[in-house]
Amino acid sequence: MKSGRYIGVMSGTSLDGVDVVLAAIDDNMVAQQASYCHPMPGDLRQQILAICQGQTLTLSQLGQLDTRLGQLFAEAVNTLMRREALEPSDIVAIGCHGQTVWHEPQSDAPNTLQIGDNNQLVAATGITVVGDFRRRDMALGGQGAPLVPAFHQALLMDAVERRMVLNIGGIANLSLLLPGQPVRGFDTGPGNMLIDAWIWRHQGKPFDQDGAWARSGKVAPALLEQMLGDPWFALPPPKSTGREHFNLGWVERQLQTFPGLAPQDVQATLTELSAVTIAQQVQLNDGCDRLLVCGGGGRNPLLMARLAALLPGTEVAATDSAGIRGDDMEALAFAWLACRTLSGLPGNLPAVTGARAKSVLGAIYPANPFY
Ligand SMILES: Nc1ncnc2c1ncn2[C@@H]1O[C@H](COP(=O)(O)OP(=O)(O)OP(=O)(O)O)[C@@H](O)[C@H]1O
Ligand SMILES: CC(=O)N[C@H]1[C@@H]2OC[C@@H](O2)[C@@H](O)[C@@H]1O[C@H](C)C(=O)O
Repeated sequence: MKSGRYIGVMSGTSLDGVDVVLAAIDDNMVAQQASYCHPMPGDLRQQILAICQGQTLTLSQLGQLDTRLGQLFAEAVNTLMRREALEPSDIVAIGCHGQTVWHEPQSDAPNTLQIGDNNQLVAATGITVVGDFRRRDMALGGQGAPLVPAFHQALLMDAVERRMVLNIGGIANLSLLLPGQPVRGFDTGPGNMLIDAWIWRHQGKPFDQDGAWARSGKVAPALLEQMLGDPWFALPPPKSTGREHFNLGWVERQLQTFPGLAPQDVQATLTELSAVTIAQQVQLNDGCDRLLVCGGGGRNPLLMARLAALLPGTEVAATDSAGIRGDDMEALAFAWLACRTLSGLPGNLPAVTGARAKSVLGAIYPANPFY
């Protein structure tokens, strides 16, 4: 491995902020040294939300959004650099995931698009950037996602204990770290995305703090049953999804046959949907001893309580208990993936994404030696 200090940058599907993490990486360890979450300006968030759900935009608008996001990622990195009194020469590279604005792995011409111009990031930081991690895997017939299972394997695999790692972000994804078996992983469906969208629509709040609004309602069993009937849930892995499929329009279509349902009951049902679809996948894969949870959904006590109740006998714990701060997990994974790329090592797991081969991932934007 090309060891040294790396920065990982992740702007996820929840659009709540840009996570930046500093880590020391070598063959044997990934040590988190600092992290920072840079706010996502409201107008950018709204624009991204709109295009993720299919709103058309001109090439000029797309180009401007690409530039603005690249600049935002640079501000986020430079804030961390200042706080930690770092020089560009202290950092080997930045691994930047970019902002997913479209993800269509099942189509005649499968595609996935992460934007935020990496040239902006190199120019403003003076540090080499590795980006565009997903499309090589897709070009090899894979889903291009999820990519974190390889990182989970490197850090959290145990020789004896059956572990699964669950990220509850906008979309939830599960990594199966089962002794003696190849690592597998896939998206389970909505994590916080629909919960966030529904409370935004009704109360103008970005998320349901501590699941309080959902708690004030009752799960509607018939609605839950109908939602669980979405054919995406029954697809076998490899599978991944995003806002193109699970969005407010999806919820509204589900509600057409349930007019008059109280909004808090819908919220309770959406929370239950996330818990049930995750738990079903854990059970379908013969369960685990420990379910290690990361991502913002881990801070929703209702969601966590429902998961624990649906998975009796499984210890449900935060990844923090295994030494990795859950909020940093994804940014850390992209710092590690940048290190893999610069070391000429593969970053994808074909057993996870369905790609026909392992591959070095991403594109390298070298730092400019002339300034
Ligand atoms: N106290 C809390 N109560 C309820 N929900 C919370 C709380 N704190 C965070 N969340 C949820 O976590 C979300 C942010 O999660 P996270 O940062 O993991 O998403 P992400 O990284 O954008 O997603 P993805 O993994 O899909 O890319 C918020 O939008 C919210 O739904
Ligand atoms: C296309 C895309 O951006 N997918 C994200 C999203 O957020 C969670 C889930 O859906 C996962 O598939 C993926 O992110 C993580 C970091 C991954 O690739 O493992």
